Amino acid sequence: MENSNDIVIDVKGLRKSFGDNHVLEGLDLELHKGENIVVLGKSGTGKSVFIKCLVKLVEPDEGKLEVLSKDVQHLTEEDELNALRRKVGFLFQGGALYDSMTVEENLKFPLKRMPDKPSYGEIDDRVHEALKNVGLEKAIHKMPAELSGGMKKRIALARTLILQPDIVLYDEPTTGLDPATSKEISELIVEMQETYQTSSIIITHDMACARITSNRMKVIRDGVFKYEGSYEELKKSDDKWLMDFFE
Ligand SMILES: Nc1ncnc2c1ncn2[C@@H]1O[C@H](COP(=O)(O)OP(=O)(O)OP(=O)(O)O)[C@@H](O)[C@H]1O
Repeated sequence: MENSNDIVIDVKGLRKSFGDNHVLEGLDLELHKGENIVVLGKSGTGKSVFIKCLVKLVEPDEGKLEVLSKDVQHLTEEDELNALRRKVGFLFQGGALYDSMTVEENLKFPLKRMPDKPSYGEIDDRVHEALKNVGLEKAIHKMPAELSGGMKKRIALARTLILQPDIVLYDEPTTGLDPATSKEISELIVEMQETYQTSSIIITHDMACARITSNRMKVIRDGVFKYEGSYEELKKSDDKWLMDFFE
């Protein structure tokens, strides 16, 4: 995994302030192909801002930002940016589905918007395959309101993966779920990483999710990644500030 040709996200010295609020003060991160990195940090420390910079939903002030070998900050053409965004799936907090659409329509929606729109037959096949992968084939005709929180997350995950992204960015994928369902979703994230061969950055406060999903963890403190290591390595730390997360 430690091969520089395998780097799918390369961030160096990333800075972002909002007025006097200096949120990111020099973040460095290398994500390798097939790797899952969990980003941990207290509330309001810039985790969401960081992953939004990766797809230019937030404009960084400074730093190197390469995603799939593209220099994100200098992608000026709308087409190029859209092409990159199709390769980088984003599962937002809440993973909102369109309430007025069935599960099937929710899954077809991103496929129909692709520039090389697949044929109707292919769209149907991909929807069925995605639902099978998340274990919810029977929910195809249901409305989001008829689904439990865990089922909604599964469908939102299927909708992200249906475009076969190279990278998936997860913002709090288990928020609002009970511990058993959180564990299920965390395990599904790992399974999907294997099935779809994705690389991921996962923001979470849920330490069970971090333990299950991470190959490596990075912890934001004072605008930089201050700690890095596997879940087990960080858990052994005797740094009081870090220990709080594991209690
Ligand atoms: N568009 C914006 N304009 C101004 N300030 C912003 C904007 N987006 C984020 N911020 C500020 O940046 C800081 C970091 O926010 P961010 O949402 O990244 O935190 P976070 O670490 O993801 O927090 P949480 O764990 O609570 O979701 C906060 O102080 C927030 O108020």
